[in-house]
Amino acid sequence: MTKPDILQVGYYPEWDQVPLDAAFTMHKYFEAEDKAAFLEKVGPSIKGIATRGELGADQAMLDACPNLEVVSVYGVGYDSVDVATCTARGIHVTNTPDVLTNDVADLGVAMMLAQSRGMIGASQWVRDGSWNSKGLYPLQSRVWGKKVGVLGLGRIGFEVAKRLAGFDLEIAYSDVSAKDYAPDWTFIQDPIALAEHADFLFVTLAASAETRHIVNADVLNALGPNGMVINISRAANIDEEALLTALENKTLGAAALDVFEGEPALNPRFLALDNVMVQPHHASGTYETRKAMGKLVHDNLVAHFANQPLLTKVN
Ligand SMILES: O=CC(=O)O
Repeated sequence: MTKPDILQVGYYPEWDQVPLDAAFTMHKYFEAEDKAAFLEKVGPSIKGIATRGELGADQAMLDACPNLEVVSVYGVGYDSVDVATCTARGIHVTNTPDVLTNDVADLGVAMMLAQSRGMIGASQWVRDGSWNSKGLYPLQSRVWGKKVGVLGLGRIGFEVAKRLAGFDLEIAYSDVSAKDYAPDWTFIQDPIALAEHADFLFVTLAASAETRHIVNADVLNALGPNGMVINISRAANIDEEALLTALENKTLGAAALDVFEGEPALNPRFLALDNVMVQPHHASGTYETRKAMGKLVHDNLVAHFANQPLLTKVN
């Protein structure tokens, strides 16, 4: 039996690549020098796209694949896939939810703790001999007992809040409606009111046209000079220009960010700031989770071409 032709948009580790190569004919878009010519050549044969959350599948790619049946996304976020076009053309879209939830929550909480307690600077203080030459490391800000606002109490937001309840933080959240699975936490729907209430604002929303720049200058201003914003969702959920200005002017205390506009080429203004922690979009980046994500990408494609139900479908 001939193997279905799949357009592979980005790199996968060997443990994912081997089973994909065994089941499908993989066409490596990311290795092509002339991407438009490559798409023109292989596009008509393509039945599936295997992509990553941040790479997606743009309009030109979808247009170049007239026989496309399924897009399998390695990632929970599928905002870079044109789902409306896919749905209109009867193309299935799958993603990798659940398997990454706990790791993403872990990294968010770790970023918040590390930034609050100045741990990266403190490590440098030891390494560069400042401990010996200058003495005590500057005092930092307490975490426990403060207030956290979780913007988006979905799977990841819930796990963040659950973890922070263990640090004796007071939990409040915003979402489209109050959640019956969060009876002990305070519902504050308006993002500005939530930020005003909170010391730490976690951004854990799935990105969409509706959530674009939901964290704007007013929200950052409400969080204030002692507040911290932590983003483990998508850069587009925050107005990055307003964020940079607030951090530069110290009208916002600090930020801990795993995602950036135009990543991996982030705005160099971030690098000049000492009140921001920057991370390379790796909240799901553990061996265990990435293997589970790769397996879901593969298993969804296999299910589709075996006419079985998709495991984790988006549309
Ligand atoms: O950003 C990562 C993901 O969407 O899984």
